[in-house]
Amino acid sequence: MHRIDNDLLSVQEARILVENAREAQKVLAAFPQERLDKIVRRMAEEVLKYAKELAVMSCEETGFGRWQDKFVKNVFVSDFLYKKIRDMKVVGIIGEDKVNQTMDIGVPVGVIVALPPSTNPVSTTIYKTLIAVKSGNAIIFSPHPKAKRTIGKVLDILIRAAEDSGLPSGAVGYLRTLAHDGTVALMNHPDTSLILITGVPKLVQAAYKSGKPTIYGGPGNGPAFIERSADIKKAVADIIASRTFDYGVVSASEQSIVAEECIADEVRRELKRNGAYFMSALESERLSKYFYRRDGSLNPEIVGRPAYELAQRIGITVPEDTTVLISEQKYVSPTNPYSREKLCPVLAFYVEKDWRNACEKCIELLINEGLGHTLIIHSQNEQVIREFALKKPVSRVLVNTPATLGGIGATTNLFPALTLGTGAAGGGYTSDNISPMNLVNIRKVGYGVRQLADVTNVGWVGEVLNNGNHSPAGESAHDLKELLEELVKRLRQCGNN
Ligand SMILES: CC(=O)SCCNC(=O)CCNC(=O)[C@H](O)C(C)(C)COP(=O)(O)OP(=O)(O)OC[C@H]1O[C@@H](n2cnc3c(N)ncnc32)[C@H](O)[C@@H]1OP(=O)(O)O
Repeated sequence: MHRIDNDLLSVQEARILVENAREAQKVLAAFPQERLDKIVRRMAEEVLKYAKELAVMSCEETGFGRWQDKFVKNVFVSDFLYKKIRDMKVVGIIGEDKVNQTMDIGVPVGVIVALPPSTNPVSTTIYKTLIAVKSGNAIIFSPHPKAKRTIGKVLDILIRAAEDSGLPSGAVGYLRTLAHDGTVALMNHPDTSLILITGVPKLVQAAYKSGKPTIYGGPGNGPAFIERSADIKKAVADIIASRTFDYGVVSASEQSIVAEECIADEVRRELKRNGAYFMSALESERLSKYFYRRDGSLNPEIVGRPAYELAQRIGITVPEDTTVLISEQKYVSPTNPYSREKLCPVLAFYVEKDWRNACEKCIELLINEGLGHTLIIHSQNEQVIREFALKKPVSRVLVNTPATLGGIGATTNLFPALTLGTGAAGGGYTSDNISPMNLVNIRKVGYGVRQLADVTNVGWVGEVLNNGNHSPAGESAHDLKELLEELVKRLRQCGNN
C-alpha cells in the first residue's frame, strides 16, 4: 500500500517538476550567454564552499569511496571544470564563417532528466547542473536513493545560488519522493528532451525505452598495458594512484594490468614496492565470490572499499597500508570477475609475450566488458602507442597517465567530465567526454551563395548519360537525350542558366 502511494506521489511530483521546468526553460532559452554565465559562476563559487562537507556527507551516506578524494573531485568540478567552460560560447551565434556564409546557432535541447550515481553523487550533480545551465537548459534530477540526502543538499545549494542570481524558478529541480515510477515518468514525459544518466545500470533500459536521446556514462573495464619501453616506476605509481583514488569507483580507472613478458617481473617487484598484495589462487577464488549478487549485478558491499578491508573480508592478513589486491590471471570470461569492472582497489594481472599479444588481450578484455570506454598504455614507443590507439574499441586512449584522472580530463587535455560517452561500441550515440556542447542542437544557417547550375556539370552528366552501355536501367539513347534536355530545362526554370 505504502509503495503504491509512494509511486503515485512520485509520478505526480514528476509531472509538476516537468511543467515548472518547461516554463522556466522557455525564459532561460531567451537568456544571452553572458546572463547564463553569471548564474553558472555563482553556483560554482557557492558550492565550492561546501566541497569538503559534501564529500564527507557523501561517504557517510553511501559508504562508497574516500572523502579526501571526493573532496578533490568536488573541487575539480567547481573550480577546474567551471574555468574550462567559463569562456565557452554555447548558445546563440556560436560560429560564423564569413567566407562561406554560414552560421552556427546553439539551441538548448530543453528539459534534461539527470540521474547521478551513488558512487560519485556530489561531483556528478554539480557537473551536470553547471553544464546544463551553461547551455540554457532546465534540468531535473532523480537522485539515487542511496545518496538522496547528499544529492538533495548539493541541489539545494546550487538552486539557492542560481535563483538568487536570476535563474527562473523550476529550471533546476529534483524529485523528492523517490520511486522507480517517478523516475520513469520523468523520462517518458513528452516535455522532457534528453536523458543524462551516469552509472545506475538498472535504469538504463528504461531510459532507452523512453525513445529520448540518452547519454549514458556506463561501465568501463580499462586494461592498462605496460610496454617494454615504459618508465616502469612511473607507470606503476600512476596505476596505484589511480586505482586507489576514491577506492576505485571511477569508471575510467584501470581494472587490469597487461604486462609485456620481458618486464613482467620488474613490474611485479615495483607493484609490491608500491604496497600491492598479490593474492594466491585460493585467495583470489575466495574474493571472487563477493563480486556479484545473485542477479549478476555488482555487489555494492565491495564497491569503493579499501584494499585492507577487502582482504579482511576473506580472512587474509595484509598490512593496513596495502594499496591494491592483485590476482594473476590468464583467461578472460564473463564469469571471471577479474576480467570485468570491479569498482574497488583490485586488479587483474596478465602477462603477454609481446605488444601484439597484449593488444589482443586488451581487446578481449574490452569485448568482455567496457566496450567503447577507456584503455591505458604506458610506453615511450610512439609507433606502438599509435597502433594501440588505432585498433582499440574504446572512446579514449590514455597514454602515460593515471586513468582515473586522465579519463575525466584532470591530467590530460580531454574535456573535464564525469560522464564519459562510450560511442556506438558502448551502445550510446556519443563517444565524447560530455560537455555543454552535447546539450545543445546546432542550428545551421546557410546563405545563398551559388546557383543550381553551378553545381551541375551538364557536359559531364551528358557524357555519362549518353554512354548507353553504362546505363543501369538500359534506357535508349533517345530517352537519355530527353533526360538531359529535361535537366537543362529544370536548371533554366530555377533561373539559373
Ligand atoms: C566517470 C564515472 O565514474 S561515471 C560512474 C559510472 N559508475 C558506474 O557505472 C557504476 C555502476 N553502478 C553500479 O554498478 C551500482 O550502482 C553499484 C554497484 C555501485 C551500487 O549498487 P546498488 O547500491 O545496488 O545501487 P543501484 O545503482 O544498483 O541501485 C539500487 C536501486 O535503486 C534504484 N535507483 C537508482 N537510481 C534511481 C533513481 N534515480 N530513481 C529510482 N530508482 C533508482 C535502482 O533501480 C535499484 O533498484 P532495484 O534494487 O529495485 O533494482
